[in-house]
Amino acid sequence: MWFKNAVTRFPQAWFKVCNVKSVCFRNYSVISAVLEKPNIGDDTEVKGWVRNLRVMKGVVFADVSDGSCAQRLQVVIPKDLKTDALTYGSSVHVSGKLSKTPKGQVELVANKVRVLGECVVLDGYPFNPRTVHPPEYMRQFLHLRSRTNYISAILRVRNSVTRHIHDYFASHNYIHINTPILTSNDCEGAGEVFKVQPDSSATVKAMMQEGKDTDSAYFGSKTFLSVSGQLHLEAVCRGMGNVYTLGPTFRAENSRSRLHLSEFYMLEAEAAFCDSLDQLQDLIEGLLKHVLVQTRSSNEADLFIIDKANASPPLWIDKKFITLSYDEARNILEKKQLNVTEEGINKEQELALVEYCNGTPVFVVRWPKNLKSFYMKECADDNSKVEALDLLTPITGEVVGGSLREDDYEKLKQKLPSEALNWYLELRKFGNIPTGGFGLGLERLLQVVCSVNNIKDTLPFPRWPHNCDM
Ligand SMILES: NC(=O)C[C@H](N)C(=O)O
Repeated sequence: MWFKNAVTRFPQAWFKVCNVKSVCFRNYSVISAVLEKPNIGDDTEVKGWVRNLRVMKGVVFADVSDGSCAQRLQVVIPKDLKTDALTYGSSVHVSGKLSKTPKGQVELVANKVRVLGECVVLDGYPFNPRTVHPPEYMRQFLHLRSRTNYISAILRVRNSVTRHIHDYFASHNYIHINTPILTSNDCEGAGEVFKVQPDSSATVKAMMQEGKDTDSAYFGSKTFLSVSGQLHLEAVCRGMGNVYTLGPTFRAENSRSRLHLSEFYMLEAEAAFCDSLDQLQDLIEGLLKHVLVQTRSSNEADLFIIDKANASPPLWIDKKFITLSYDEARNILEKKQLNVTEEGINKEQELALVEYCNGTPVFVVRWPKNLKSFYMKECADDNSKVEALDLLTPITGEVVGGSLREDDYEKLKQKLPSEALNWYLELRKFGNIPTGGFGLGLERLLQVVCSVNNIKDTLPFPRWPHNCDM
């Protein structure tokens, strides 16, 4: 009773009663914390995996990693504590005293070592500390590859990039929402969707026996895995202002390229009261620079493990991104004998444009209407063009696509691809506002931030055609 009253009458009392810091869940220390603030001389316990083992005369040095940071903790193990089970790859619980080497390196001098899980290397463990394993090799062992330096470093950067994205949008007054994964619209209308239907419900079975179309059996309409949350974002944007989402999206593209995934995470933002591409461009440029700068300070050692060239930031970090109209871009490419077809600018041409801009990211704006989606706003001075943008960067080419949205009810009605989207049209009827937004592929952003050539290495379990076995 006292507790309830105190909490309602004096909300601050809540913090006293529930002092989170005083709750200890662990009986061991995380290596990142040990190395960040080493209390030399303290009794310390760590748990992790042996990533390297050097057997000397009277002593064994084990480099132990627990995944919390790029650095490993050197553990000094007196020979009499070394057992046969203590090998490369085994998991261990070490107790000892924190100390410093003559060169100032923090190390743990063990007085107790317990092997938690053996690792019989000869039994088919695919990694060893003396070989630099190429990413293609590691990709054959998706279930084990987070034990490698390369992949674990990328996954830590991914974790930080996600955090920096959320910080950026919070500081720009955007509200994070979740858009549905199951949806009856295919947003881009490109037809590259995964259809969803129940596997074995009695209704479906009965329908199949009767030879009926089962696509709509569960929801009553055809249902897909989302290719974009944009249309839903637009709906909420017209009730709550600036919104964004960061979630999984799915495209059934038949591509195994180094830039495509069947399932990827897309950051999508919708800016309220936005009536010029400049506003969107500023938001996007600010986001990329924020993520890059913050990640370089939060994950310097990880970035270096991924690629030594990451030791210095890309030159574009201090430059204003370049803007070219689609027509200007096409002329530049044609002068380089790279003729643009009716299909638009291809990957080779995207990368050629970035090269033309000396590696500075480049916005290509004002696209031909026929190359872009129905929801994009026509340019006021040229109705063959739409207010759309693509941002091209080194390594990936296109990393962001966005546009101002058609806000004219009649024009949108004419372009609406299906009656099922009448709800989307109706957004323009009640208290409509101009909005614009963009979608950024998280994995492509990671390729740019980390200098990773193949997108399949930027997430733990990539999906691509014929590769969804686990
Ligand atoms: N939200 C966006 O503007 C992203 C766009 N619909 C796309 O899928 O590329």
